Order: sequence, then C-alpha cells, then structure tokens
Amino acid sequence: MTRTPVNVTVTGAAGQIGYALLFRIASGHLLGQDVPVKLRLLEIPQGVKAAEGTAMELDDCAFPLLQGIDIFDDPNKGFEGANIGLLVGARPRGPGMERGDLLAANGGIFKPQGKAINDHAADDVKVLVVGNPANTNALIAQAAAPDVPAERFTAMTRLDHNRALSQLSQKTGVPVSEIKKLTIWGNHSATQYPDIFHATVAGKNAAEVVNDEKWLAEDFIPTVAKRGAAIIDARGASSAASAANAAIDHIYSWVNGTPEGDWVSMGIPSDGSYGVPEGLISSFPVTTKDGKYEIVQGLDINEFSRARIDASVKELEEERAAVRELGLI
Ligand SMILES: NC(=O)C1=CN([C@@H]2O[C@H](COP(=O)(O)OP(=O)(O)OC[C@H]3O[C@@H](n4cnc5c(N)ncnc54)[C@H](O)[C@@H]3O)[C@@H](O)[C@H]2O)C=CC1
Ligand SMILES: O=C([O-])CC(=O)C(=O)O
Repeated sequence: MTRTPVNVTVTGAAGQIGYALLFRIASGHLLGQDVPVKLRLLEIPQGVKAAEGTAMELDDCAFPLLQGIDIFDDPNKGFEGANIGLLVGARPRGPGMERGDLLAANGGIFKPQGKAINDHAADDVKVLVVGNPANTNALIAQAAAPDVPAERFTAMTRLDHNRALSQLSQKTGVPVSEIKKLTIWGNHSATQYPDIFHATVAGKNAAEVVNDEKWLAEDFIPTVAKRGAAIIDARGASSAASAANAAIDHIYSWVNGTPEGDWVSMGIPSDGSYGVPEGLISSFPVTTKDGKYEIVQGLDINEFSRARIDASVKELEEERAAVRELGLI
C-alpha cells in the first residue's frame, strides 16, 4: 500500500454516533476501499477512557486500511494535520426539545474547534458538522476559521435526504436506487423542506407519480422533518447508526463525486442562490466532482416550495442572530 493515509479527526468519539461511525471509517466506507486512514479521536477529558476502549476494539478488528489511532482531549492536537473533520461531539436533545434549544449548550464547543481547525488542520481540510443544531454550529466553526475557505465547512442534512428517499420509496413502491434528484432545503430542523418536485421515480417526475398534495403536505414532509423526534420517542435516545451512515455518505459523496443524473443534499454556505442570504449554512441540492461541490442551478421553485424554503431560511437567520448575540460569531 503506497498511498499516504488520510487523517480523519472525529469529535465525540466516545458517543453513540462515534461508536457507529468509527468502525465504518476504519473499514474503508468513508473514503474508499483503497484509501488508508489514520484516526484522531477528540473527546472531553471524561470521555477519553471510553474512547480508549473503542480504540482497543478498533485494534481488535485488524482493519487493513487503519494505520493509526490517537486520542486527544485538546482540540489543537486533535485537529493537527486533519484532512477530514467530523464534528460530532455535542449534547443530543431529549424528548420535547427542538434542536435549536441546544444552541446555548453546544454553540460554545464549535468556536474553539473552528479556531483549532484554522490553526492546525491540513490545507485541504473538509469539515462536516453533525452536532446539533448542525447548520448554525457549522457557521460558528466557519466564522472562527478565517484562513480556511468557507466552503469547506458543511452541515449534515444527508440523514434527512436518506429519510426522504426511504419514505418516497415506500409510498411509490419503487426502490431507493431508482429515486433521483431529491432535495432537502434549509435547516436540519423541523422547518426543513424535503422537495420532490424535481425528483424522479423510475425516470418519471416524483410529484406527478405521487399526485397527492395532501400526502405531501400532511404526511411526507412532517414525517421526514420530525423523524429525529420520532426516533428519540421510540428509542429513548437520538438516531445514531443512521446518523453515522449519513455522515459516511456525505463525505463519500463530497470526496468521490455524485453519479451522473443525480444529486445529494448538503448544508453549505450560501452563495445567494435561490434567494438564500449569502453566508447562511443552508441545505441545497449539490453535485460533486474532484472533491468540490456545486449548487444545482436553474431549478424552478413553485409557490408551495418557495414558502417552505423561506420559512426554514428565516429560522436560520434567527439562529444566526442568536449566536451573534452570544458572541459566537
Ligand atoms: N445532523 C444530524 O443529522 C444529526 C445530529 N445529531 C447530533 O449529534 C450529536 C452527537 O450525538 P450522540 O453521539 O448521539 O451524542 P452522545 O451524547 O452519545 O455523544 C456525544 C459525545 O460528544 C462528547 N463531547 C461533548 N463535548 C465535546 C467536545 N467539546 N469535544 C469533543 N467531544 C465532546 C461527549 O463526551 C460524548 O462522548 C448531538 O448533538 C446530536 O443531536 C444526531 C443525529 C443526527
Ligand atoms: O433529532 C435529533 O435530535 C437527532 C437528529 O438530529 C436527527 O435524528 O435528525
């Protein structure tokens, strides 16, 4: 094996998502089956012992692609040389909470981590924020890293994208592999907008195949948007394996490209496209190639979609104002 290993920093390594994520990174699902990795696990001091236990288990898997594991409780060391940063470590919500309620508890984590990325990560670092509220936490980290191109900071809406694929597949009876061009717009919150107007189901327009606006408005959209809460209600803990899976999908797509004729959803700094104010980290339809993403342009946004995109963007603006107020950006 001659390739240089890719340094992957994972925060919250001892948490639920961390446990579901690390083994898949080490087995080659994050970057590809020919890419060796070195793991840098970042935890708070109380989490280090559990992270050491997970590292022992990773050793015991004897993964051929895993070329090292280091554990840190200092972000400056954890992000040293990081090519990929998966910012998972943060408090999850409990029953009855919205993700935005976590801003005060979690926002403070992302400013020092953004600064550590700015000062110590590799020049090509790509960052995915998973910890909630993911979009605004990504904004906080990005604002603290002025020397890193803003577009390298992204937030995870791929779980919402995958949830929408699955719901649409169940409604239409068509396998997810034959559903393309779904979009999640806006915030990873209950205001997010899963859009099927440009999606295709076995080559046909999804909205026309479904032909049921009531289902769309009263079933599909709320089911996808409130799925996180439904999981918390059922499991007594927030999504972990599906969140880890989505993080793997997000980075894999970003690094390895999207297939012709399809796109994915990523929370990214807006360039003003589709009326989303520049700089907000909002979910868009994107294609990726050679490690870079581009917003899909030229989509016709109908009134039904416009109102929902605007509502989610408004919430992002409010979150941005709140973190400004807290001095986090
Ligand atoms: N964007 C998305 O689609 C999703 C986001 N989430 C979010 O992901 C986050 C993590 O969830 P879980 O793993 O279930 O939580 P968890 O509570 O099981 O694990 C969180 C871990 O982060 C660690 N941690 C806390 N502060 C840290 C810091 N400053 N540096 C490094 N590590 C730190 C904790 O010690 C703990 O081990 C939560 O905020 C949750 O809401 C969860 C599911 C989906
Ligand atoms: O709902 C939560 O708090 C965890 C999460 O973000 C999700 O499952 O989408």
